Amino acid sequence: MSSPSILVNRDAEGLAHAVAARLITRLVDVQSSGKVAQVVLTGGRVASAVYRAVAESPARSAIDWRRVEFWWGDERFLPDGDPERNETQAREALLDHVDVDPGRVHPMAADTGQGAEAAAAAYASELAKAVSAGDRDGVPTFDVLLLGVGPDGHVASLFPEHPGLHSEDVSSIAVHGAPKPPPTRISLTFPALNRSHEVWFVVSGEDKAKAVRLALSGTGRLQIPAAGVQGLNRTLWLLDEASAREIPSSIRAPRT
Ligand SMILES: O=C(O)[C@H](O)[C@@H](O)[C@H](O)[C@H](O)COP(=O)(O)O
Repeated sequence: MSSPSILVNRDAEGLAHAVAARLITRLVDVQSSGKVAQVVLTGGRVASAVYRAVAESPARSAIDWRRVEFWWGDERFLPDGDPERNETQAREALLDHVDVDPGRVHPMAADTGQGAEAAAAAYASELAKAVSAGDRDGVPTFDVLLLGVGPDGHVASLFPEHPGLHSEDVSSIAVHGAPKPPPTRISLTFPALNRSHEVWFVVSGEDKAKAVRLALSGTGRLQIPAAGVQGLNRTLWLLDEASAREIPSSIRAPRT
């Protein structure tokens, strides 16, 4: 397992455009081998800025969007179409603006009264159906998995000291009592999050600086869930100056 690479951009806008350019290039590279690209989206303000930057980029036309499989790392368990759902935000920022194959877009279920546990189980089944030879932990091997990081070090909807951190035998769980609203969510588990060739933490803002430092300095994953996820081949911390401010200069690459 390689050590993480840390790349620092001047500010939030520069970070969003740099990650968008990197994502476009990554998808083109994966597709150039004839593969359908497997991408795991995340929610939050920084991720949405990246999706918007992808949608605005002229280079987006280099991607065959019908050969990209979209998954989510977590979802806010709200009614379909709720503006706070990660799916809603990703569609508004990107998916509604490119020619995706609807059959390859896999949102986590909305709250239709079935309960979060049933929704989580349904997602685990959908992931399992997409598994092929060589895949593990009930999920396809992803090509890039995006993660925002909370000020408390949460990723997806895995929050510090929460029971879901111990789920090892399922790919997707219901989360209750999340400290970040809404309280009920669906999330991939650590085993599932750790099944991507590349994991990209995309983090902006001074309020994340402590979590970034702790995640990169050996803190345990129960206290800082971001410390519990890494790529099979590559782990990137894509930061801005504000979120990188507490990282020792000895481990920072020069600003991109
Ligand atoms: O449902 C969510 O909110 C996200 O999946 C969550 O994990 C998010 O990525 C982080 O909280 C960072 O969010 P910001 O980028 O908005 O700070």
